[in-house]
Amino acid sequence: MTQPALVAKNLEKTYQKGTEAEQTVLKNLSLTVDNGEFLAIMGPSGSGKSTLLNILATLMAPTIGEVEINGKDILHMRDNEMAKFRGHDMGFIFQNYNLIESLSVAENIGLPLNLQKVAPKLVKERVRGVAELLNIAEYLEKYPAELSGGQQQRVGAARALVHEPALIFGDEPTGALDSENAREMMTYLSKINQAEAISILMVTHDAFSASFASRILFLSDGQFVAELKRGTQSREAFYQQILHQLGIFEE
Ligand SMILES: Nc1ncnc2c1ncn2[C@@H]1O[C@H](COP(=O)(O)OP(=O)(O)OP(=O)(O)O)[C@@H](O)[C@H]1O
Repeated sequence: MTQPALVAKNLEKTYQKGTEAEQTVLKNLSLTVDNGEFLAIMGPSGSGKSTLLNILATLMAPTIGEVEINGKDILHMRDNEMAKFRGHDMGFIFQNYNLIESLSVAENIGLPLNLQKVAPKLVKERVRGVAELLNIAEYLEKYPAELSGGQQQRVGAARALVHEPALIFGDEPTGALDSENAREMMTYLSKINQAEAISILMVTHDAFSASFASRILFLSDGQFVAELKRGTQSREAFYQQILHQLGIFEE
């Protein structure tokens, strides 16, 4: 059996510990992302989604708990080892895609490879390949300010994919997109998940985006309260199942 892409055990996160404002946001939370899996975490505003994602994506430490990515204990890695691991093995797609305005689209996408000192010819090839996959090859010489929001988000996604990470983290990856661009972005994510067996972990409050995943965990008040698996059903049927589940929470 291949090892899981990510294993988190007994996570707890308390903000402002020891003060009057102390708040425990994640409570004894465990999860596994299987290799090649597309997992979505859904939950209402304030349920702890971003906190969980930031911990799993190594951007924040939990108060208690363990996180392993590709079998490596990420909470006890040295900073330089961590930076290298992040640069090689992980990709990040966030709602604000943080493109660098003074760099062209091609330079923005190639950034992770240039930081790894990959040969320029190879950078060019990889940038073109991923830009074609995301339908943005015609904008490679343009600058971020010249693109629409949806195009910019695809550039952000291309940058997250260009170094062929084993695991991609998404925080509301369709948050800034209209429904047509959201559909395209999710279609691309499922494509790379299936074609390149890249594992994806995404948090979202959007049922449509979540319906592209193979499994959904529902977070409420810092704990998982339900799980849905897509199985062999169509995406449309899965979408209806998710809406039904969200309706149950509201009753
Ligand atoms: N840095 C912080 N310091 C203190 N409290 C925080 C901090 N970040 C988040 N919180 C609190 O933790 C709780 C969970 O926040 P979090 O952003 O993880 O939820 P979320 O489910 O991602 O919400 P949303 O969908 O609105 O982004 C909220 O009550 C929030 O106010």
